[in-house]
Amino acid sequence: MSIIQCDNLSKQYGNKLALDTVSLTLTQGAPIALVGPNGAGKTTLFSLLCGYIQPTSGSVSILGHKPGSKALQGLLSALPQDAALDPNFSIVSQLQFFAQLQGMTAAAAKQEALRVLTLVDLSDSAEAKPKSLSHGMSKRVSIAQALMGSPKIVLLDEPTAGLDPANAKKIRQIVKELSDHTTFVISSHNLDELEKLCDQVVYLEHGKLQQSVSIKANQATDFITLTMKQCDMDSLHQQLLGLNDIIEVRRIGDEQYVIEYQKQSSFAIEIQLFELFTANQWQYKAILKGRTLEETLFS
Ligand SMILES: Nc1ncnc2c1ncn2[C@@H]1O[C@H](COP(=O)(O)OP(=O)(O)OP(=O)(O)O)[C@@H](O)[C@H]1O
Repeated sequence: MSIIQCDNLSKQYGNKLALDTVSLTLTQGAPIALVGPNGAGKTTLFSLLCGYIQPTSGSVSILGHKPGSKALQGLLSALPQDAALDPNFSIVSQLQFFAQLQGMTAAAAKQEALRVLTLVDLSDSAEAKPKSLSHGMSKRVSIAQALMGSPKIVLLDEPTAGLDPANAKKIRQIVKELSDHTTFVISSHNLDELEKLCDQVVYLEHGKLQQSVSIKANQATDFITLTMKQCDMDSLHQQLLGLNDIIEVRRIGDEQYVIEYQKQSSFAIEIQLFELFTANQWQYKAILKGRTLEETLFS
């Protein structure tokens, strides 16, 4: 089911064209990644989806409604890149306030605030003031805020930027756990992270939609990323090309090959690889089924 539809969407700031005739359909389900270099237009797209700014031309429809419309209240929420908390009030009272703004009674809002704090593993800090929280904890509070009212769509703009690995992992876990009910759209520069979470990737560059790809696509071909520890790479290349059902072998850097093959031959290819290693006494460092998001987007 389509949840977000953009048609020829453009946004101009003065003479800067930040988003250039983007047409896009996003469907409900697994998290969706929004990727692109600095200044590509990701935040602009999020702001248009939230209704914070208006398009210069083109249109957006979210669950059949215009961004910012009352009908979307409680259905779509966002974690802005620069989300900040009021230093003067406890975490739970701020979240309670936002829940009341959504129309909940004081008691229901308190309960909802505590529910979302539990989701992000911060129930023990409910009464704390923002300044006593670490950066990672503050980020989780902001995510808790975005989860209030169990929205159908949550936009996360760089949710793990500047976080240590443990906090970043916690945020990935939250997204994974809630993905059955909520469709997350996540903007990030961390391709490894997006690869772990997302099925669909939208790639923007200079305001233009360059690619919208499924990284778990049900295609006829599949990939193995092979990282070698010790071997004759040129000889390996030749021998890989000689295996059955190989479509392409691409060398990446000093020690890696990406092998594309007919999907139905997956098991046979793996056996042949190990036979090759044994026959030549080559050692591998890693065999990854599939290929990295970086390879998918930039090869
Ligand atoms: N309010 C504004 N006024 C003028 N130009 C703006 C404004 N907001 C964004 N821009 C410009 O529009 C372009 C897209 O910016 P945007 O913030 O959407 O990119 P981004 O992909 O989110 O970048 P980053 O990865 O650095 O966050 C950039 O060139 C930026 O300088």
